[in-house]
Amino acid sequence: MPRLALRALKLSYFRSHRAAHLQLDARPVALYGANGAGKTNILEAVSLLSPGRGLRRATPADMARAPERIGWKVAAEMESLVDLHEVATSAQGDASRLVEIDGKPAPQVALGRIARITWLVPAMDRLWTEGAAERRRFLDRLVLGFDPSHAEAVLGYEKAMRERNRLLRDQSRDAGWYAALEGQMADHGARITAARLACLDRLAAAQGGARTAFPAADLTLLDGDVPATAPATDDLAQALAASRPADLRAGRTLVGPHRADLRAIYAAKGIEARNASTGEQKALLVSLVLASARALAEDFGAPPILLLDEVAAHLDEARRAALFDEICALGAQAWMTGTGPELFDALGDRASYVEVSEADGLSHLEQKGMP
Ligand SMILES: Nc1ncnc2c1ncn2[C@@H]1O[C@H](COP(=O)(O)OP(=O)(O)OP(=O)(O)O)[C@@H](O)[C@H]1O
Repeated sequence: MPRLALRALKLSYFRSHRAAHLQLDARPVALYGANGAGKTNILEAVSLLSPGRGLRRATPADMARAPERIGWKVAAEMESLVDLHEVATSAQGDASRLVEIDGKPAPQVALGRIARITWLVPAMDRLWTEGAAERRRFLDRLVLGFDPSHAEAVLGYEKAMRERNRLLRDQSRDAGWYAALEGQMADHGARITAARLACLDRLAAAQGGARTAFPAADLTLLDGDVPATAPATDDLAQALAASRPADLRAGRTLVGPHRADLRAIYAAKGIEARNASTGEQKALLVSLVLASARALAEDFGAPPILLLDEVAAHLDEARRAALFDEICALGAQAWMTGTGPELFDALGDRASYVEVSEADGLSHLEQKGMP
């Protein structure tokens, strides 16, 4: 069966890990150990094998191990469908992180073509009650699974918007310059909205039903207070041009997909996700991530690598067992963390296990029962 999985992972001077090495098969990986042992740091390292800032959205400098603070590196052997790739990412000081694929420098977005990586972290527990920016990021991460070029569209859009916002702050009246930037924003922006809407369609089709024990959410992409529709590039360019006077007063761009929001209704109860219980909200997120994994398995040929930080402990026993069963049925390499091995009892030998411990400021990994 074609699959996506890390077959080896090596960290040097990354966060609490001075030198860590894991040799893996394609099974899920259960990491357990005390608080602060360095489990999330490992998930963060894996998340950096996809485009973007990783699951903590930290700066490269923050990831450099203290006290040494020298350059860090994350290297992996990535099984990607029928190929095996050497991928690595590293950074020195404040410089942005570099990527190498099969020994050659590559742009970050190229990572998206080799590996699809999706995550759930405790910070997302407040996703439905926080600001729209978090929900957009969550959605864009799911979109990226279906469409790696989404990263380029988002970066391109943001770059043009930053330029346009600079003109607005400077109170520039250079109509030609505005029009050029608005043209770029409209090109990227129309693609961004279309990709987000397509992703929501795929998620709607892959949620709920007999395949899952997790609740379904009715999802809507919002543009302000109204459901977003896929805009024509010209319409978006015109809307941006029309917004110039108001944008000049505000000193920033007031229309466009950077203001989109994601609305979720907890379908079984017909309530807004933000009004569901903490456990229900968590289950909704798990449901969306599993739905995206199922849809992606059909589109791409393999489910994404899943990083599920402290998810197991927050689910009741029945849901936890259901999560493990669904991950295994999908064939996804899910990296899961928890404070003790008993959280993963229901997984049995369907996963590989790593005990993470910390002593004298050094994290230590011990693989259990590996091939
Ligand atoms: N740049 C760094 N250099 C050295 N140590 C770091 C750095 N950044 C974070 N740490 C340390 O890493 C540890 C946190 O690791 P991590 O978040 O992976 O823990 P965890 O095992 O997931 O714990 P928990 O169960 O509490 O979530 C902390 O002890 C923190 O001090």
